[in-house]
Amino acid sequence: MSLEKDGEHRSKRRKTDKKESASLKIGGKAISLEGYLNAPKKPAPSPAVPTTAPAEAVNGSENAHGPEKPIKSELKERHSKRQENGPKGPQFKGREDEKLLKTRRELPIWQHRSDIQNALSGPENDVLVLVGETGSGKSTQVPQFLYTEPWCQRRKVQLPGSKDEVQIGGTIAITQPRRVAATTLAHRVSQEAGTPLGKGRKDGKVGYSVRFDHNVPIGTRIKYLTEGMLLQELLRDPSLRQYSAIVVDEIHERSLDADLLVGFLKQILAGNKAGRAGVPLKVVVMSATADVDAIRGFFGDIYPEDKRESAIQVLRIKGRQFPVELKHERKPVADLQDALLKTIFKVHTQEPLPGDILAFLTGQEEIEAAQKIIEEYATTLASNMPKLRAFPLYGQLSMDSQREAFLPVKTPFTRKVILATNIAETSVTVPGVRYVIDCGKAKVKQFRARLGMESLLAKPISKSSAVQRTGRAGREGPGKCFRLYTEDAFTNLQGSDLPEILRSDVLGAVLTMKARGIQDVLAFPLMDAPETEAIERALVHLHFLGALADDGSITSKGQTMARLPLSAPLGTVLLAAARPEFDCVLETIDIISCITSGEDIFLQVQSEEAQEEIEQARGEVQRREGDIITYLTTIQQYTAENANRIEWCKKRKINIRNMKQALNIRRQLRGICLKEGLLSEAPSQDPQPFVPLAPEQAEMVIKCFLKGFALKTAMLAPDASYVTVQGKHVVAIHPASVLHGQKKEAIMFLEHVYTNKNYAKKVSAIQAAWIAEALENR
Ligand SMILES: Nc1ncnc2c1ncn2[C@@H]1O[C@H](COP(=O)(O)OP(=O)(O)OP(=O)(O)O)[C@@H](O)[C@H]1O
Repeated sequence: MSLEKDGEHRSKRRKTDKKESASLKIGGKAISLEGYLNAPKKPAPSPAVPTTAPAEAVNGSENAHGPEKPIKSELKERHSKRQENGPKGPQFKGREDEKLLKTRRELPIWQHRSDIQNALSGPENDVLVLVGETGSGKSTQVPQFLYTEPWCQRRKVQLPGSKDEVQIGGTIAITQPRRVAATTLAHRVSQEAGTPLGKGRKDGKVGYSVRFDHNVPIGTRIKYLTEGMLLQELLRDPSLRQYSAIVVDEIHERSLDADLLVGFLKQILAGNKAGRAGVPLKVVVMSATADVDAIRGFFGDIYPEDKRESAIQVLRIKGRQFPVELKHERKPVADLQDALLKTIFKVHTQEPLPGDILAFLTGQEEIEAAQKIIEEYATTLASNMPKLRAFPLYGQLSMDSQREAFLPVKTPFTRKVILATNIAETSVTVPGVRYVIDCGKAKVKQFRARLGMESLLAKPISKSSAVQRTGRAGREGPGKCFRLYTEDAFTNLQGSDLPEILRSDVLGAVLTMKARGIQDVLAFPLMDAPETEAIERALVHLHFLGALADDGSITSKGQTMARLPLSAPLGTVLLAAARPEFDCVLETIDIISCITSGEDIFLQVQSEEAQEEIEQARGEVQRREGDIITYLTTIQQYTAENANRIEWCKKRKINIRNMKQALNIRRQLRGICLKEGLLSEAPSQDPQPFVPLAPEQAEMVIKCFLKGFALKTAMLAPDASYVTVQGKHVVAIHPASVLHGQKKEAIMFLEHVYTNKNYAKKVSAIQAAWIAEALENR
């Protein structure tokens, strides 16, 4: 088979790395790629409506607002609304509103309000690339400038051939690479817009939607979401009908989801907008450190040359609100962690209050170690010195714990130090922060497609990241940024990071494309295309999981998997669990809830003594079958516990926040399974009595997980090491696993990561025969 023939629009670059024939050997099976790469193209779905359908603004609809009112009259209106609500609070609230409006007006972007509005006002203006310094006000202000524009009002249009009227537009989506940015921005902007989120209110102008957490009040005009959530919405609504504009924020991060998203947006812009009854969709792409030429080039080829300039507008906004003084090291530092702690203590003893510290470290381990030392140091401070409190902030932390880092400390005369990974690098404002300390490194995930393994190693950050980190200071007042590297080292940093799509597993990305009707995934418009081999492997893997048919088209199972907020292998497991031979949907949901709730629910202890003590306390939840049955037992015992769940967790050193989050996820997954027909009836309410899982049931649950993870297995070799079935690599069972140090005939693992060693995590004991069984009866 010649791969050259695949796709009519294949780029020249891709053509150069084609092979003459392709078949891959996985788990002893050779799978031909013939079907995948020459997938017969389905005829394009016929347009639902003609492109010329009239699209009028609906007068008096709840979302049709007139042009923005002058500030004074807006304030007056808010005051009088509050007066109606009773005597308590309005005065104070009024002052708060005034303060917020004053802050908004002082932002550099405020002066460019009409430039931004004008750049998108014409029918031919499709795309705005907005580059503005960190803290200039892009994420918070741009959607507020735009939602009152005439083109941004909701319209009612009648679809031809149907009596139904559909609503198009009215809302602006603004995407963020991370949940913490989406939720904190939504809270801030909802306050600025005068309709603060929470406090039981049902209506409001601003909302957010992130995985397993949504708050979208009635009448929402501005919706902050993660890129992944908007991709999910694209599955249900390929034309993004509820939106008038999509703002892709922090494009410089080039996350995999953002790259997919701009690809889909490009397709919508290039298409005939039939699904939107001809109503245009505007796209704004923003960052402080964006590569304007690359973005312009990416969208540019869908317009004739003479229209390109008006179709794609570029605005650069100079200036930041407050200055940030930069301080570099004179010489390279020998011990980063040590230098970081010394700088924290120096800032604390030398810089005045108020002024919190945001320190960037490489990962969870480093953060936990630093937190301990800071807590010890804090106890030694003289009584006339301000107190010091440390808060961690990393991706695996539960949402509640993440939020804590953003709240003011309750104790007076206290400085807060937030110990963060690069999740706090872009978009976020941590209130109170004046000082940033940047260690200059970050742990980067890199997927080795050939090894089927992810590595997670600390590497120097890019210039773009360094600029973003610096930009976390100077947001509420003048700030300082201490870089723990020399000025020369900064000059030598790479300009930007490698886009995620070029360094990660594209399995989920390929499933998203297929589910969205992209037959020829190699021809999908991407700013940077991954290697053909990485896509081929993803196609083979998806075929193996049953998400793709032999001809490469998506199966109904694949469609369901794409709708689930889970990775493709976990989605496969959940679908298998509903089959009569397994019949373990509730157990599977329980396990998935535990493993997706954030960091490990079992807290790690350092000393051997504490380890022994804990093992005794945890004895009743630990199972010899391995980690997933241990998770299941833990959540089942936790929900059966009716007296004091906090105490129950404390005794076993189990992370109570993550357990709460696990129950939240469990509730949502149960709801999704009911909707998808994977559960026939709603499960009984908690608490349910705890009944230990019989060994044969445990075996069934593990076999069910093998349906998604048969390729993540390893056999015990004669030299007592474990060798993976796919790729034949030696792996060690991670020390956090209940099976650490044990010899089993074979193991299945849900994660495979290279840090200082090649580790299998979330491990279960299996029999070799089960692997063959799972591979054969798919
Ligand atoms: N949660 C918050 N609490 C207090 N002030 C905030 C908050 N969020 C934003 N601000 C204020 O609004 C300013 C503008 O923030 P915004 O996120 O809009 O800037 P930005 O240009 O998008 O920055 P970046 O490129 O760093 O994301 C901040 O500098 C800060 O003064």
